Amino acid sequence: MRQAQIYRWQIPLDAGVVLRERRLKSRDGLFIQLQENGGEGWGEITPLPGFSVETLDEVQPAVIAWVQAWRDGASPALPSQPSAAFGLSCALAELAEELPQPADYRAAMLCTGDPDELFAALAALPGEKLAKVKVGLYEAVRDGMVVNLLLESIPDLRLRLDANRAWTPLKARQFAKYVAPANRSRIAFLEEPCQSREASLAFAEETGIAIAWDESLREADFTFTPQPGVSAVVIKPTLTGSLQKVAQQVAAAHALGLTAVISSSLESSLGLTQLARIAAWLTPGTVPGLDTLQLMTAQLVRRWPGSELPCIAAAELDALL
Ligand SMILES: O=C(O)CCC(=O)C1=CC=C[C@@H](O)[C@@H]1C(=O)O
Ligand SMILES: [Mg+2]
Repeated sequence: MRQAQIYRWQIPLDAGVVLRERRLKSRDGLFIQLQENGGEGWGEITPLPGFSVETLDEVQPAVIAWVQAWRDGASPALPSQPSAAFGLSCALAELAEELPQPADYRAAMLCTGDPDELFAALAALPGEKLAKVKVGLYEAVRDGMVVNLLLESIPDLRLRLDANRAWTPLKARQFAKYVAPANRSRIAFLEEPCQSREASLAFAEETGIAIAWDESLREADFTFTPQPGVSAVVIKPTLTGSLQKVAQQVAAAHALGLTAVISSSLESSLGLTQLARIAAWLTPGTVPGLDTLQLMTAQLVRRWPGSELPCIAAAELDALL
């Protein structure tokens, strides 16, 4: 006998979360709970405004129809919307015990705040010092100076940077000018420096700073081919699609010798713990980019180890079936 439930939820976000120049006040999503023969599987469906092509209100009817068909004994095809395909495939994988339990709860520390706070937090990081810094929000010259100062003053620090395509080639050059050549190899990668892929590749060649693809991965004309200067791809499963598609992208990246980084799309603690398991399974040894729980005001259903945020149980969420 199959049983299923869908929960709809909303978590207020910390005041300062700005995505693609708009303030995001809450994270809104669905949880799917599938049960069969004493087993259980959960999945999260949380389209990210400004990044996902679909909205939550658009996916909800497709998810309800899928879950009802599954509950009635069918094996419906996954919906085409990436967030729905991802969440439903996770629930099925958990139910079938195909999503291994071990998780990589290390997270590249995400820094958006002011440099003074950053220094203290980074210097205190235990173990491998790896952080992700957003660039492109202020002047490129200032970004270059901050990055250089961080690398100068913390000699065992490695940085992932993310410009979200904010720079013209001139601005990208201005940034690089302030990062001493000797420090550039400790930039593990800079995600999407320029508005076009060609400009980003030219930047990597000119500066010796390795780049990574994030937004590009989701463009129709993207293919996995060897490209000098590219060291990594950042895979956001909620924006990618089913777990099978995520696994295919990781395999394609690894076949080219690229680092594949599993990264958050601001999922709840439930989705983040599943991403930590996906990272431990598909990208062992690579620290995932999952340091986004700090932007939330609560955890949902499953706890992220070490987080002191309150955790809301499933019974307190709105059940849709
Ligand atoms: O990749 C990480 O380390 C954390 C996730 C992260 O940086 C992002 C998640 C979602 C939207 C963006 O603002 C940002 C990114 O662009 O990669
Ligand atoms: Mg990015």
